[in-house]
Amino acid sequence: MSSDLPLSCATLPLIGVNACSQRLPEKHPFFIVGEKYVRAVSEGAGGMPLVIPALGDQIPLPQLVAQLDGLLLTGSPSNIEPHHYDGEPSAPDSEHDPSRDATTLPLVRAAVAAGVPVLGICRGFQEMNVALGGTLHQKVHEVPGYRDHREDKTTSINDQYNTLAHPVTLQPGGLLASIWPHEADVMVNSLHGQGVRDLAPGLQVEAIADDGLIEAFSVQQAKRFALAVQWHPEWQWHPDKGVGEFPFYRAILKAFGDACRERHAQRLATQQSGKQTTVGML
Ligand SMILES: N[C@@H](CCC(=O)NCCCC(=O)O)C(=O)O
Repeated sequence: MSSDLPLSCATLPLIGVNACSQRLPEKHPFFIVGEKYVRAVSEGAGGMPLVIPALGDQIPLPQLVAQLDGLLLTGSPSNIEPHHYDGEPSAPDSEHDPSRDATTLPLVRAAVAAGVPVLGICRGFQEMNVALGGTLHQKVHEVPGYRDHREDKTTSINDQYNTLAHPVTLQPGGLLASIWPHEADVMVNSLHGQGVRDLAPGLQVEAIADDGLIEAFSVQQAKRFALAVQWHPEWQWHPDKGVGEFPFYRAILKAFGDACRERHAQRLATQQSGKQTTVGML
Protein backbone atom coordinates (compact mmCIF):
# COMPACT_ATOMS: atom_id res chain seq x y z
CA MET A 1 0.00 0.00 0.00
CA SER A 2 1.40 3.41 -0.94
CA SER A 3 1.96 5.98 1.81
CA ASP A 4 0.29 8.51 -0.56
CA LEU A 5 -3.07 7.11 0.60
CA PRO A 6 -5.10 9.01 3.23
CA LEU A 7 -3.65 8.54 6.71
CA SER A 8 -6.67 6.48 7.89
CA CYS A 9 -5.96 3.88 5.19
CA ALA A 10 -2.21 4.08 5.45
CA THR A 11 -2.22 3.26 9.15
CA LEU A 12 -4.51 0.20 9.04
CA PRO A 13 -3.06 -3.20 8.26
CA LEU A 14 -4.47 -4.62 5.03
CA ILE A 15 -6.00 -8.04 5.80
CA GLY A 16 -7.15 -10.42 3.08
CA VAL A 17 -10.44 -12.27 3.60
CA ASN A 18 -11.03 -15.07 1.10
CA ALA A 19 -14.35 -15.37 -0.73
CA CYS A 20 -16.35 -18.44 -1.73
CA SER A 21 -17.63 -18.98 -5.25
CA GLN A 22 -21.39 -19.56 -5.26
CA ARG A 23 -24.35 -19.45 -7.58
CA LEU A 24 -27.05 -17.38 -5.95
CA PRO A 25 -30.75 -17.35 -6.99
CA GLU A 26 -31.19 -17.08 -10.76
CA LYS A 27 -27.89 -19.02 -10.98
CA HIS A 28 -25.71 -15.93 -11.27
CA PRO A 29 -22.16 -16.68 -10.10
CA PHE A 30 -20.95 -14.59 -7.15
CA PHE A 31 -17.81 -14.35 -5.07
CA ILE A 32 -19.20 -13.99 -1.56
CA VAL A 33 -17.91 -13.60 1.96
CA GLY A 34 -19.90 -13.57 5.20
CA GLU A 35 -20.25 -10.16 6.79
CA LYS A 36 -19.21 -11.53 10.21
CA TYR A 37 -15.72 -12.38 8.85
CA VAL A 38 -15.29 -8.92 7.33
CA ARG A 39 -16.44 -7.30 10.59
CA ALA A 40 -14.17 -9.56 12.64
CA VAL A 41 -11.23 -8.25 10.60
CA SER A 42 -12.38 -4.64 10.78
CA GLU A 43 -13.64 -4.48 14.37
CA GLY A 44 -11.93 -7.45 16.04
CA ALA A 45 -8.48 -7.29 14.45
CA GLY A 46 -8.57 -3.57 13.64
CA GLY A 47 -7.62 -4.06 10.00
CA MET A 48 -8.76 -2.92 6.56
CA PRO A 49 -10.46 -5.99 5.01
CA LEU A 50 -9.62 -6.85 1.42
CA VAL A 51 -11.91 -9.49 -0.09
CA ILE A 52 -9.91 -11.96 -2.17
CA PRO A 53 -11.96 -13.46 -5.02
CA ALA A 54 -11.77 -17.19 -5.74
CA LEU A 55 -9.89 -16.65 -9.01
CA GLY A 56 -7.49 -19.56 -8.57
CA ASP A 57 -4.27 -19.30 -10.54
CA GLN A 58 -5.29 -15.95 -12.05
CA ILE A 59 -4.21 -14.38 -8.74
CA PRO A 60 -0.60 -13.16 -8.85
CA LEU A 61 0.34 -14.69 -5.50
CA PRO A 62 3.76 -13.04 -4.96
CA GLN A 63 2.27 -9.62 -5.69
CA LEU A 64 -0.73 -10.22 -3.43
CA VAL A 65 1.15 -11.53 -0.40
CA ALA A 66 3.70 -8.72 -0.68
CA GLN A 67 0.81 -6.26 -0.16
CA LEU A 68 -0.93 -8.14 2.64
CA ASP A 69 -0.40 -7.60 6.37
CA GLY A 70 -2.66 -10.51 7.28
CA LEU A 71 -4.91 -13.22 5.90
CA LEU A 72 -8.14 -14.53 7.42
CA LEU A 73 -9.46 -17.78 5.96
CA THR A 74 -13.21 -18.02 6.33
CA GLY A 75 -15.57 -20.89 7.11
CA SER A 76 -17.97 -22.28 4.51
CA PRO A 77 -20.62 -24.99 4.16
CA SER A 78 -18.58 -26.46 1.28
CA ASN A 79 -15.90 -29.10 1.79
CA ILE A 80 -12.38 -29.29 0.34
CA GLU A 81 -12.29 -31.71 -2.59
CA PRO A 82 -10.68 -34.86 -1.19
CA HIS A 83 -8.24 -35.30 -4.10
CA HIS A 84 -6.27 -32.46 -2.48
CA TYR A 85 -5.37 -34.82 0.38
CA ASP A 86 -5.59 -38.19 -1.39
CA GLY A 87 -8.92 -38.88 0.34
CA GLU A 88 -11.70 -41.20 -0.78
CA PRO A 89 -14.25 -39.63 -3.19
CA SER A 90 -16.80 -37.46 -1.39
CA ALA A 91 -20.27 -38.60 -0.42
CA PRO A 92 -22.75 -37.56 -3.18
CA ASP A 93 -24.37 -34.98 -0.86
CA SER A 94 -21.06 -33.18 -0.23
CA GLU A 95 -20.91 -29.55 -1.36
CA HIS A 96 -17.68 -28.39 -3.02
CA ASP A 97 -16.07 -25.17 -4.22
CA PRO A 98 -13.15 -26.03 -6.53
CA SER A 99 -12.44 -22.36 -7.31
CA ARG A 100 -12.01 -21.67 -3.62
CA ASP A 101 -9.73 -24.70 -3.19
CA ALA A 102 -7.64 -23.53 -6.15
CA THR A 103 -7.29 -20.11 -4.54
CA THR A 104 -6.81 -20.79 -0.85
CA LEU A 105 -4.51 -23.82 -0.87
CA PRO A 106 -1.64 -22.08 -2.76
CA LEU A 107 -2.44 -18.82 -0.94
CA VAL A 108 -1.89 -20.44 2.49
CA ARG A 109 1.52 -21.74 1.42
CA ALA A 110 2.55 -18.39 -0.08
CA ALA A 111 1.33 -16.35 2.92
CA VAL A 112 3.03 -18.54 5.52
CA ALA A 113 6.28 -18.55 3.52
CA ALA A 114 6.18 -14.74 3.22
CA GLY A 115 5.57 -14.21 6.95
CA VAL A 116 2.02 -12.89 6.49
CA PRO A 117 0.04 -13.53 9.72
CA VAL A 118 -2.72 -16.08 9.05
CA LEU A 119 -5.86 -16.99 10.99
CA GLY A 120 -7.84 -19.96 9.68
CA ILE A 121 -11.43 -20.54 10.81
CA CYS A 122 -13.39 -23.81 10.34
CA ARG A 123 -13.06 -24.55 6.58
CA GLY A 124 -10.06 -22.20 6.73
CA PHE A 125 -8.59 -24.37 9.52
CA GLN A 126 -9.08 -27.46 7.36
CA GLU A 127 -7.52 -25.66 4.36
CA MET A 128 -4.39 -24.78 6.32
CA ASN A 129 -3.95 -28.42 7.33
CA VAL A 130 -4.50 -29.71 3.78
CA ALA A 131 -2.37 -26.98 2.14
CA LEU A 132 0.56 -27.96 4.34
CA GLY A 133 0.22 -31.71 3.74
CA GLY A 134 -2.40 -32.98 6.22
CA THR A 135 -5.57 -35.04 5.72
CA LEU A 136 -9.19 -34.87 6.87
CA HIS A 137 -11.93 -37.07 8.23
CA GLN A 138 -14.85 -36.45 5.89
CA LYS A 139 -17.50 -37.36 8.48
CA VAL A 140 -16.13 -37.01 11.99
CA HIS A 141 -19.45 -38.21 13.48
CA GLU A 142 -18.97 -41.60 11.77
CA VAL A 143 -15.50 -42.15 13.22
CA PRO A 144 -15.67 -44.33 16.36
CA GLY A 145 -14.87 -42.41 19.53
CA TYR A 146 -15.67 -38.95 18.22
CA ARG A 147 -18.76 -36.97 19.13
CA ASP A 148 -21.00 -35.30 16.56
CA HIS A 149 -19.43 -31.85 16.02
CA ARG A 150 -22.22 -30.61 13.75
CA GLU A 151 -24.71 -27.93 14.70
CA ASP A 152 -28.34 -28.74 15.52
CA LYS A 153 -29.98 -27.49 12.32
CA THR A 154 -33.46 -27.57 13.94
CA THR A 155 -32.49 -24.56 16.09
CA SER A 156 -32.01 -20.92 15.04
CA ILE A 157 -28.69 -19.73 13.57
CA ASN A 158 -28.19 -17.66 16.73
CA ASP A 159 -28.61 -20.73 18.91
CA GLN A 160 -26.27 -22.77 16.71
CA TYR A 161 -23.41 -20.27 16.98
CA ASN A 162 -24.10 -18.99 20.52
CA THR A 163 -24.13 -22.51 21.94
CA LEU A 164 -20.90 -23.42 23.66
CA ALA A 165 -20.98 -27.04 22.53
CA HIS A 166 -17.91 -28.60 24.10
CA PRO A 167 -14.66 -27.74 25.85
CA VAL A 168 -11.25 -27.58 24.24
CA THR A 169 -8.07 -27.99 26.27
CA LEU A 170 -5.37 -25.49 25.36
CA GLN A 171 -1.86 -26.86 24.87
CA PRO A 172 0.31 -25.63 27.79
CA GLY A 173 3.03 -23.26 26.57
CA GLY A 174 1.35 -22.84 23.17
CA LEU A 175 0.35 -19.74 21.22
CA LEU A 176 -3.34 -20.09 22.09
CA ALA A 177 -2.55 -20.56 25.79
CA SER A 178 -0.51 -17.33 25.65
CA ILE A 179 -3.45 -15.53 23.99
CA TRP A 180 -5.83 -16.89 26.67
CA PRO A 181 -3.82 -17.46 29.87
CA HIS A 182 -6.94 -17.45 32.10
CA GLU A 183 -7.98 -21.12 31.91
CA ALA A 184 -6.80 -24.37 30.31
CA ASP A 185 -10.28 -25.58 29.30
CA VAL A 186 -12.46 -23.24 27.27
CA MET A 187 -15.96 -23.82 25.86
CA VAL A 188 -16.41 -23.22 22.12
CA ASN A 189 -19.16 -23.41 19.50
CA SER A 190 -19.03 -26.30 17.03
CA LEU A 191 -20.43 -26.41 13.46
CA HIS A 192 -18.45 -28.80 11.32
CA GLY A 193 -18.78 -32.28 9.85
CA GLN A 194 -15.15 -32.67 8.80
CA GLY A 195 -12.02 -32.54 10.92
CA VAL A 196 -8.31 -33.21 11.11
CA ARG A 197 -7.28 -36.82 10.56
CA ASP A 198 -3.50 -36.45 10.08
CA LEU A 199 -1.97 -33.17 11.12
CA ALA A 200 0.40 -31.76 8.48
CA PRO A 201 4.13 -31.93 9.20
CA GLY A 202 5.33 -28.83 11.02
CA LEU A 203 2.01 -28.06 12.68
CA GLN A 204 1.77 -27.77 16.45
CA VAL A 205 -1.40 -28.81 18.30
CA GLU A 206 -2.86 -25.81 20.13
CA ALA A 207 -6.19 -27.20 21.41
CA ILE A 208 -7.95 -30.57 21.62
CA ALA A 209 -11.67 -31.29 22.12
CA ASP A 210 -12.82 -33.56 24.94
CA ASP A 211 -13.12 -36.46 22.46
CA GLY A 212 -9.51 -36.05 21.28
CA LEU A 213 -10.20 -34.21 18.00
CA ILE A 214 -7.60 -31.55 17.15
CA GLU A 215 -9.42 -28.22 17.21
CA ALA A 216 -6.58 -25.71 16.87
CA PHE A 217 -3.00 -25.70 15.59
CA SER A 218 -0.21 -23.29 14.78
CA VAL A 219 2.56 -23.46 12.19
CA GLN A 220 5.76 -24.19 14.10
CA GLN A 221 8.28 -22.54 11.76
CA ALA A 222 6.12 -19.61 10.70
CA LYS A 223 7.88 -16.24 10.80
CA ARG A 224 4.75 -14.68 12.27
CA PHE A 225 1.37 -15.63 13.79
CA ALA A 226 -0.13 -18.62 11.94
CA LEU A 227 -3.03 -20.11 13.88
CA ALA A 228 -6.12 -22.08 12.87
CA VAL A 229 -9.21 -22.91 14.91
CA GLN A 230 -12.04 -25.29 14.13
CA TRP A 231 -14.62 -23.19 15.99
CA HIS A 232 -16.07 -19.77 15.05
CA PRO A 233 -14.59 -16.79 16.94
CA GLU A 234 -15.88 -14.43 14.20
CA TRP A 235 -19.39 -15.03 15.57
CA GLN A 236 -18.65 -12.29 18.12
CA TRP A 237 -19.02 -9.80 15.24
CA HIS A 238 -22.14 -11.20 13.57
CA PRO A 239 -24.50 -8.25 13.04
CA ASP A 240 -27.54 -10.23 14.30
CA LYS A 241 -25.80 -12.01 17.18
CA GLY A 242 -27.89 -10.29 19.83
CA VAL A 243 -26.71 -10.48 23.40
CA GLY A 244 -23.70 -12.58 24.19
CA GLU A 245 -20.08 -11.73 24.82
CA PHE A 246 -17.21 -14.07 24.02
CA PRO A 247 -13.95 -12.69 25.48
CA PHE A 248 -11.99 -15.74 24.26
CA TYR A 249 -13.07 -15.06 20.67
CA ARG A 250 -12.17 -11.38 21.06
CA ALA A 251 -8.71 -12.29 22.38
CA ILE A 252 -7.98 -14.45 19.32
CA LEU A 253 -8.86 -11.68 16.83
CA LYS A 254 -6.95 -9.10 18.89
CA ALA A 255 -3.79 -11.25 18.88
CA PHE A 256 -4.14 -11.76 15.12
CA GLY A 257 -4.59 -7.99 14.65
CA ASP A 258 -1.49 -7.25 16.74
CA ALA A 259 0.58 -9.52 14.49
CA CYS A 260 -0.85 -7.79 11.39
CA ARG A 261 0.01 -4.36 12.82
CA GLU A 262 3.57 -5.51 13.43
CA ARG A 263 3.96 -6.66 9.81
CA HIS A 264 2.31 -3.46 8.57
CA ALA A 265 4.75 -1.29 10.55
CA GLN A 266 7.67 -3.28 9.22
CA ARG A 267 6.43 -3.04 5.62
CA LEU A 268 5.99 0.74 5.93
CA ALA A 269 9.46 1.13 7.45
CA THR A 270 10.98 -0.90 4.61
CA GLN A 271 9.11 1.18 2.00
CA GLN A 272 10.20 4.38 3.72
CA SER A 273 13.85 3.40 3.85
CA GLY A 274 13.63 2.41 0.16
CA LYS A 275 12.29 5.88 -0.70
CA GLN A 276 15.02 7.60 1.31
CA THR A 277 17.68 5.56 -0.45
CA THR A 278 16.19 6.53 -3.82
CA VAL A 279 16.05 10.24 -2.88
CA GLY A 280 19.65 10.07 -1.63
CA MET A 281 20.72 8.74 -5.00
CA LEU A 282 19.09 11.60 -6.96
N1 LIG B 1 -17.79 -27.71 5.49
C1 LIG B 1 -16.79 -27.92 6.50
C2 LIG B 1 -16.43 -26.62 7.18
C3 LIG B 1 -17.52 -26.11 8.08
C4 LIG B 1 -17.60 -24.60 8.14
O1 LIG B 1 -16.67 -23.89 7.83
N2 LIG B 1 -18.79 -24.12 8.46
C5 LIG B 1 -19.10 -22.71 8.39
C6 LIG B 1 -20.45 -22.50 7.78
C7 LIG B 1 -20.78 -21.09 7.42
C8 LIG B 1 -20.08 -20.02 8.21
O2 LIG B 1 -20.29 -19.93 9.43
O3 LIG B 1 -19.35 -19.27 7.60
C9 LIG B 1 -17.25 -28.95 7.51
O4 LIG B 1 -18.45 -29.24 7.57
O5 LIG B 1 -16.40 -29.45 8.27
